[in-house]
Amino acid sequence: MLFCKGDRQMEFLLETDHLKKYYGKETASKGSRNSIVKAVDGVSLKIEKGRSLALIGESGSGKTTFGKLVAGLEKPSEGTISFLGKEVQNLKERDFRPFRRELQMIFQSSNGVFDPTYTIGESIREVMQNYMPMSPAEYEDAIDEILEKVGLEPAMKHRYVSQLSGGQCQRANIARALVLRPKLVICDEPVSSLDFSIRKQILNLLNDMQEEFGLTYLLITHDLSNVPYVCKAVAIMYQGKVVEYIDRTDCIWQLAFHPYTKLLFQSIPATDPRKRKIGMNDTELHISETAAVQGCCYQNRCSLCTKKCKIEEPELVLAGDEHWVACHHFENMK
Ligand SMILES: Nc1ncnc2c1ncn2[C@@H]1O[C@H](COP(=O)(O)OP(=O)(O)OP(=O)(O)O)[C@@H](O)[C@H]1O
Repeated sequence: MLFCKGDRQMEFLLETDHLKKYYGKETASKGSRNSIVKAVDGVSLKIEKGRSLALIGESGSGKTTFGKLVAGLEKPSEGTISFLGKEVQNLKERDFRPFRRELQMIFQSSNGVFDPTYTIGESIREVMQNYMPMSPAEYEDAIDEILEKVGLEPAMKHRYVSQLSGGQCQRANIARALVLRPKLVICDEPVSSLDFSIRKQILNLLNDMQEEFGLTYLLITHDLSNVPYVCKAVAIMYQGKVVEYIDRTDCIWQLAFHPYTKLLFQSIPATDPRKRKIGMNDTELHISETAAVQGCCYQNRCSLCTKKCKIEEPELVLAGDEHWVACHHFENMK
């Protein structure tokens, strides 16, 4: 079980326990390839109220699937998800509704979020109508207020999504997610589709909204430079598992022990750590083809791999102050 800072008497917003999501079926015929994809493979995480967590890892490591499980958009294969102290993974849609309001998701782009035939105002009102019965005038006031909060003119509510710039779209996206005043916001690559000049503005906006509304974020990103803006802790995923958890985000590239985390952070050298991005060359990106059947999930790429790594799966163990790592050789990486 993975514990994070404040585990003593803290109120946890979200807890997952051995959460798994497997796609596909086991092939019965001998010699055929196993068609199961272990997108999320036993993730136990806790997020304390107000202590936003970044989930990082390369493409295909399971970050989005984890976010979808938490948001109730996918059902887990195994494990539990507790939100505000209640297990929610088996709730029927009707019973999950109150949690859905508290648990919003911001996606990479507004594609699929805004109906192109609705104005921005109509889209935001539709979300409110599902949860907040009010008079028409009150809806209009609430729409104007949230648009202003995210830095958009209230008159923008009359526009369609096709009439907004990328940055304006993402602000409208954020307005739509925050109008219900959720407690946990899952941000899945919230700035990766934007120009560099706009990214910082949107990250600062997320940070401001966090303070103003007392939000907690689960930030899903492959871009390390986004992390310190909004998060206080970071979990690194590889092949559906959390391989390292560090309860700080200021100098994680120096603190990391896991060989995979080190590789991620070293892959693009930069003197300014905020410019460091996760990136691999093309050969390193093909991870699922080399998935290990037993032992450490990282064994096929690890220069420290020994016989033990091929047999025994490393548990997450406490390696430092609120720092957990799943590697038999982490002592050598200190
Ligand atoms: N609906 C699905 N059916 C089958 N496999 C899926 C499905 N959704 C995701 N996967 C697989 O699960 C694995 C994890 O995918 P996921 O999208 O969660 O990774 P990710 O870390 O978010 O990657 P990216 O940053 O590229 O979005 C991948 O191998 C992916 O192909």
